[in-house]
Amino acid sequence: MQQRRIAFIGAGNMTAAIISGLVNSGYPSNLITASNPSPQKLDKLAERHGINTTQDNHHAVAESDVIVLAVKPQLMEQVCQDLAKQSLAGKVFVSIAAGINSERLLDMLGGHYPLIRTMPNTPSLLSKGMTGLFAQDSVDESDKTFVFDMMSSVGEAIWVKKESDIDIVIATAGSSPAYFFLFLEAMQNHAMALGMDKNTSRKLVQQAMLGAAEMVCHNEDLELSELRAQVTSKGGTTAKAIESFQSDQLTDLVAKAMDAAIKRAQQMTQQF
Ligand SMILES: NC(=O)C1=CN([C@@H]2O[C@H](COP(=O)(O)OP(=O)(O)OC[C@H]3O[C@@H](n4cnc5c(N)ncnc54)[C@H](OP(=O)(O)O)[C@@H]3O)[C@@H](O)[C@H]2O)C=CC1
Ligand SMILES: O=C(O)[C@@H]1CCC=N1
Repeated sequence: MQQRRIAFIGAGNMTAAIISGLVNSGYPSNLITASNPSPQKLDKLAERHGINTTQDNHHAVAESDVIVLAVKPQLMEQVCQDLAKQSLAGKVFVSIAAGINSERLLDMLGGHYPLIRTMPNTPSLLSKGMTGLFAQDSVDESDKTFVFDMMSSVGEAIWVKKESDIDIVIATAGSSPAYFFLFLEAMQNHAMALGMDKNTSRKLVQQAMLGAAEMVCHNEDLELSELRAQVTSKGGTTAKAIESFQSDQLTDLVAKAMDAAIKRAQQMTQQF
């Protein structure tokens, strides 16, 4: 991986995940700076990874080549407009924020800088992340390669062809860990309602999920419907459960929820 000086503006969960992935994969910690208003998260990152920290975004940017915008979407405008008070010439920007498109981000930054949008997810914390990336045609291949490699340090990464596809990445991978957690919560709660204790029901759902996820990843040549069919014995218990999901339109429910996430991402570009 190329070695460039990276500044993270905002030292929250996603920044911690990416820094951890970078350092664990051998990236020099002295090339990484994190900036955050409160010191606690910075102290933890400095202690754990030996990176540089500051509470001054301008300082972080001045010292770096690649600037990762990692604040919440509602703070992005304020943070970028403040950064725009200093010279940003020659910097490459990376956004991990949901729902703010490139045009809007460049408008906030007040110039046409190389910008790559990325959409990671929280499993990045365990180096099991999934990141979608989009760059406009004007972005250099070497900048794209650098950012792709950075996000690959916390899991899998994939380019999407058009910017609107980032919203599909949000609905499919960025937000989806929460859908799976909700599904597991519902299963755990029902197992408990049926009389199972909390720890046993948690163990059952988490290990079943892990095993199912591993089966999906180890059988990429098999359709998901085939994996499902392998569990579903004719006239058996699974068939009854699946029939119940289907008669309650699970597929439509999932599509509706993903559409709601996409719609919110589209609104956020207008709102923030
Ligand atoms: N969480 C997720 O699953 C995913 C999140 N994202 C995106 O990642 C971005 C960050 O999310 P996440 O890491 O979860 O959020 P966090 O709230 O964990 O992190 C945001 C950080 O920004 C800091 N911050 C606030 N104001 C400023 C400022 N003026 N300058 C610099 N830093 C500031 C906050 O500091 P303090 O707490 O001290 O106020 C906080 O540490 C968001 O835009 C989100 O859309 C993308 C994919 C997945
Ligand atoms: O909920 C959100 O807006 C962010 C983006 C994807 C996951 N969390």
